[in-house]
Amino acid sequence: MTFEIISEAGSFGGIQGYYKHRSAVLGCDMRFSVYQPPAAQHHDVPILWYLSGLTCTEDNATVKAGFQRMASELGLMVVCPDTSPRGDDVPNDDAYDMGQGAGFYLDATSIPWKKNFRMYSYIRDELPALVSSMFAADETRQSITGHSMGGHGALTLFLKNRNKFKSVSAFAPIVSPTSCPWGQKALSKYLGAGNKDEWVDYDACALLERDGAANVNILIDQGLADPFLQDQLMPELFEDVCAKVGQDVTLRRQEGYDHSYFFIASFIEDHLRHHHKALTT
Ligand SMILES: N[C@@H](CCC(=O)N[C@@H](CSC=O)C(=O)NCC(=O)O)C(=O)O
Repeated sequence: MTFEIISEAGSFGGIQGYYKHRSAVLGCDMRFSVYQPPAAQHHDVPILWYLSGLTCTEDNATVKAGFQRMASELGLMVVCPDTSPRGDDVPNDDAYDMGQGAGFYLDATSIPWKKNFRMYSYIRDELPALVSSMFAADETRQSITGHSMGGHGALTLFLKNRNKFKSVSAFAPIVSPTSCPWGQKALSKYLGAGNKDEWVDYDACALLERDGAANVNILIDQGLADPFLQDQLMPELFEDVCAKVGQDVTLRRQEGYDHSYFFIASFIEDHLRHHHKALTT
């Protein structure tokens, strides 16, 4: 496995780096960022995956979430992947919520998307293998978080890979893509409008209902001033399914916070502590 260093900079005693590699799964060059805490100079450290939302790249959370200070203190490696395959040879769409920048963390089955749009397999298999081979990362201790579309990615990847990830959290996640306009558009194009049986495989509420509760506490923060709250995010749907199946969830409704990285930066410390606890006990 080969990769290229784009840049590396000291941060809170560790290293904040940007990297590039050729993805066999996605069929294009991909960029990602990795924060290596100081502890990684001495031993393998646990990994926290951060999945970003619509329109984002690996850069948004890296520069705006403010996770480096606490990741340094707790000894967590934080990896931020891009949100979709990219490039001139990769299909795209003029809309911000489809195509490049909007991979929805699924494996597409429809033409023209299915050749490249395989973010589920990329995040679950290819990128972890690369990161473990490149850095002092403990592959046996991984957790996952994300924002909005990335919160959907974190919840669904966790629920389908309960032995791979020790914990999950999310900021303003899309909890039920089958029930909201962003998700319905993406699922109908990536998986096919007539293939609704496949849609449930990428819907956190449906997965929880189908597979039952996971043996962890799920932490979710949701801003009450979020413009997407009522039409796209609908955390009450997740809360209802959690109650139905007995899933332990901490859903915090935060007064005065919107959908931006100001919201994420305000609560990122709590999420890092949530994952650190699960990764070290
Ligand atoms: N129309 C807007 C919508 C894009 C947006 O709000 N993106 C969010 C994620 S939304 C759900 O996945 C985001 O994280 N934006 C990047 C940022 O740095 O804030 C638009 O096109 O901007």
